[in-house]
Amino acid sequence: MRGPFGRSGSGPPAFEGASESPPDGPAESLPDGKAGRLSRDRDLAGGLIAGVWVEPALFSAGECARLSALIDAAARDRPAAGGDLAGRVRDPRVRACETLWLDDEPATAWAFERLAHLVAGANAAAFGFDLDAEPFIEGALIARYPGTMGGHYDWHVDRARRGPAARRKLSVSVQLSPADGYEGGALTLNAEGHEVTLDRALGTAAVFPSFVLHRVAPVSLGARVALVAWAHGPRLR
Ligand SMILES: O=C(O)CCC(=O)C(=O)O
Ligand SMILES: [Fe+2]
Repeated sequence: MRGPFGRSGSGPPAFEGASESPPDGPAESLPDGKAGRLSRDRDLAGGLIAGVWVEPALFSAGECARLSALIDAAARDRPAAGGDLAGRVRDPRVRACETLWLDDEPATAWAFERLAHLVAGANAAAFGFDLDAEPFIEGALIARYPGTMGGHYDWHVDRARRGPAARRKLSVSVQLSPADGYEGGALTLNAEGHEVTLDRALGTAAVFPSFVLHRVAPVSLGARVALVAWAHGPRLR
């Protein structure tokens, strides 16, 4: 056990085939629209810890590497950091990181399907929110927090008063960096009046209501990469 978010016991892998590489093309769809790679009768392996659903090994090491390579490639191809690659966010006192927006398209559908499976399961088991049928209309965000820019994201909530973020109900964050690939960079959440820090293990995901306060501590060495997405729904129910 490594603190409150540590894994207890060694249960079965979170998902069928989680250690395999994702297919290169679009994931096969089942008639009900769920991902072909996910077994429909398989429960999630995670659980609720201090108001946060913690899912171990949502993605395999290979899948995490494949996702974090996307932001490395974007930085290489577009060093000027415009458009999708925001480079630095406006107020570096609040947030300093590189970002890459992902659309749900054939090349990334496998990741969105995994996120959807997680959100649906965690919501059914723990939150009971009304969610839209189409969960990730904003796409997903890869955030990279390099120690060289003091990468961090200060205390905040993900819901906004206006725009698409006003309909955010559940937030998801997945650890895409190996735990020993950076120093600092802890994702800390306060859902129930005290702070808890997410397990750093590669592929671990947190699902939490988008009104929950959370922050990413400054990275002092290396870089931390996370995949972030939001499931939407009608307000306050
Ligand atoms: O990096 C993370 O794990 C969380 C990022 C975050 O809180 C956000 O983008 O809203
Ligand atoms: Fe956030």
